[in-house]
Amino acid sequence: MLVFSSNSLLKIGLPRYLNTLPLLHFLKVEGVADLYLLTPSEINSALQNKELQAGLASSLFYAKNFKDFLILPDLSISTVGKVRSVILYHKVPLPELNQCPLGITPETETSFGLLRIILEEFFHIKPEYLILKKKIIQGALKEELFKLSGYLAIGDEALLLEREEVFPFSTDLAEIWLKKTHLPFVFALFIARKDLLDTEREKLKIFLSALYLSRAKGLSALQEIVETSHLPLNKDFALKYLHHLEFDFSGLKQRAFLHFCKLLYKKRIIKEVPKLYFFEL
Ligand SMILES: C=C(O[C@@H]1C=C(C(=O)O)C=C[C@H]1O)C(=O)O
Repeated sequence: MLVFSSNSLLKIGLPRYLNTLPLLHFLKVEGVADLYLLTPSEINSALQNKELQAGLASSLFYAKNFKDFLILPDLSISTVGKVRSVILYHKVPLPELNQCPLGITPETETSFGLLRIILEEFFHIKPEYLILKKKIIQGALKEELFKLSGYLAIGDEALLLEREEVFPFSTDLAEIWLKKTHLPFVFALFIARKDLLDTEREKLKIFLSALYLSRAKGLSALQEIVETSHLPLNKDFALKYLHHLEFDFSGLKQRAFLHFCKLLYKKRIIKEVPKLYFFEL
């Protein structure tokens, strides 16, 4: 069970992955916010349950719940092409995955939606999806691995699994998305609960200006950030990974996100195409 403090500071959730370090490394928010490093799924459900007031949540979570949230301007986790940390690992080539069992990491919402769009809409493949209780790297049962034809990993697990060679094939979902749509892909958006803004608006503004500053500093110090990371990854690989990630929500990314939403709506994964509601600073 997650435990959140009961003080009057803003409670903010961020994915506990290497990819948020450029935002976090220089972030100073003492006296304004408590930061909780969680999985994206935990952030989504804590935002839904009002245990968190804001967080870097799955973009698909915003699409499903856009009436209750505001987007904090110009923040995201996105890529144009290869992301390296949202990977379908598989045992047979992609076209042979029809009706095969695919394990899904319990930590994702957006990437599972993207996987469905890619397999079902772009490749006309309909596998059997199994949302696992634990990610593979935490030691999901060996038999479970044996039974699966593929596994969708995100975040640090996806980066680490590349070295394990459990599956002979790997497909980078953001790379396929770019090939098929010529668009970037937006995995996460920084959102805040609308109903808490009456009381927390000023604190959120202070938090945001600290976040914009720490993003600017972080993006100019990626080498330093990579050196402080404890992940057992080759440092050059980690640097290349962070170089390729983008943390803004430009006009093109807004259109790309809405295009993703239209495809999600077509498959009835969401009930309506969301509006982009922004927090006004
Ligand atoms: C690119 C990534 O984006 C993540 C993917 C998410 C999802 O699939 O719901 C949510 C937040 C992001 O941290 C990643 O973490 O690897």
